[in-house]
Amino acid sequence: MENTFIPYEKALSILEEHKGEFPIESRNLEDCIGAYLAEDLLADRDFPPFDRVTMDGIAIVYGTFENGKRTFNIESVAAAGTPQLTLKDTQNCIEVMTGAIMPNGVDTVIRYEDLTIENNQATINLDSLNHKQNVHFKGIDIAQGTKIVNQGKKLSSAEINIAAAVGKASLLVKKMPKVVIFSTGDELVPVHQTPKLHQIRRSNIYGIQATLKEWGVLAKLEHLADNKEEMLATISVLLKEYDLFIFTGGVSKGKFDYLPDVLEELKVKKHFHKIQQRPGKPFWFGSNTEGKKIFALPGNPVSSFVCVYMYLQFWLQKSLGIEQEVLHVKLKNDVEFKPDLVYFLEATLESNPDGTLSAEAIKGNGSGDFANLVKTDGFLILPQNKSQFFANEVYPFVPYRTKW
Ligand SMILES: Nc1nc2c(c(=O)[nH]1)N[C@H]1C(S)=C(S)[C@@H](COP(=O)(O)OP(=O)(O)OC[C@H]3O[C@@H](n4cnc5c(N)ncnc54)[C@H](O)[C@@H]3O)O[C@H]1N2
Ligand code: MOO
Ligand SMILES: [Mg+2]
Repeated sequence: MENTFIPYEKALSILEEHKGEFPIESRNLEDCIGAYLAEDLLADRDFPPFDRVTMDGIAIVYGTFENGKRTFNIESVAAAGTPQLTLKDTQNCIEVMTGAIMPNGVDTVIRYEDLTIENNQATINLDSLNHKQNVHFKGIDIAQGTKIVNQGKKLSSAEINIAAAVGKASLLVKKMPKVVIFSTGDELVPVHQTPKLHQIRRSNIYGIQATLKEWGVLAKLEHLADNKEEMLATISVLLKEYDLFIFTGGVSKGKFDYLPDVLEELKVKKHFHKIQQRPGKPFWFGSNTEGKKIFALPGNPVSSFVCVYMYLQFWLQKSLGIEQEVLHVKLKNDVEFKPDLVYFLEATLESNPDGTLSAEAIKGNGSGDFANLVKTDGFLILPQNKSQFFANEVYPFVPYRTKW
């Protein structure tokens, strides 16, 4: 299929058509933060599992206080982590500690701050009490057997907490693909090296690797010179080892932009090459019959960065069965963009006192100006069918940093 120069929405639908299938693995709970849950989490017992004392103090029968009793003999002490006690005489009290199981026969807890304790007697210094106060009742939060977390959820510390509480020392999670990120180009030198005048450091791949790490995907870095034979040899070996391939550079019209040809020679089927967008127009995407997916991103640093957030992120979300939640923000400044392309424009994200979010577009010096990314927080998606964008209009925004 020759679907050259396709619109943004078409690129997304092709990516969705070729979404990945991620297997399931078991992982120690300590290593699950950020992973995608592949099982439902059920309450193995009531939450809380027993009537739990929530204040250190004494527990009494409320009716005795209502009948005018203020001073109680202390019968026993209920500590957290000890089996349930029973009040023997309804005119007495039991000292109770936070986290202890409420003793049998009592119903109301009064904290130490509201008591005077002398000679093994507690006197309540209050005129009124609430019946059953300071008790967290069995099952009030969640009943045994309830589904607490649905599979598919990205695990935050809240879910890790719950998993631990229901006795899961390990969890079934989605195994993320094995990824390799290639820089391509004879001008690129390793980060530790001092470049000659005509050289630059291979920075793109570090940014992409870091982004993937934030998304729970580990990636290895490789470099390819602008040499067709070498590219063919290296990629054909690594095609056996990795699931997802990300290339930066070598996909445009230059004499040494061999990558599209190399990939097709290696039987990777092209699904699209070039999108009606700026930046990132020459983005190439394909896959082979073994299900290996190839994202060949344009080399310009802002272009590859944009494609990672606009397309690779989308593809990962679809592969994980997650619906993308799109942030909408108010444009802060007027923008003009005449080409008939979707425009991914760098912008800062700000919160307003009225509870809305705004984005100030900060146009850099083109897709080579990756220093501009340090000044901004994400990309506005300015649609293709317009050329004037006015302050206070609302547009989608894709953040690349967590601001707050
Ligand atoms: N005749 C045309 N020329 C170009 C077109 C076009 O349509 N017709 N498109 C331009 C656009 S848009 C882009 S984007 C670039 C994409 O080019 P390539 O994907 O072939 O990338 P390269 O040529 O290899 O490199 C472009 C640029 O980016 C720098 N680069 C590459 N990799 C890295 C890296 N890992 N770290 C930092 N910088 C990197 C590279 O040195 C180049 O300066 O093509 C335009 N040309
Ligand atoms: O897509 Mo290129 O990224 O416009 O420079
Ligand atoms: Mg090129």
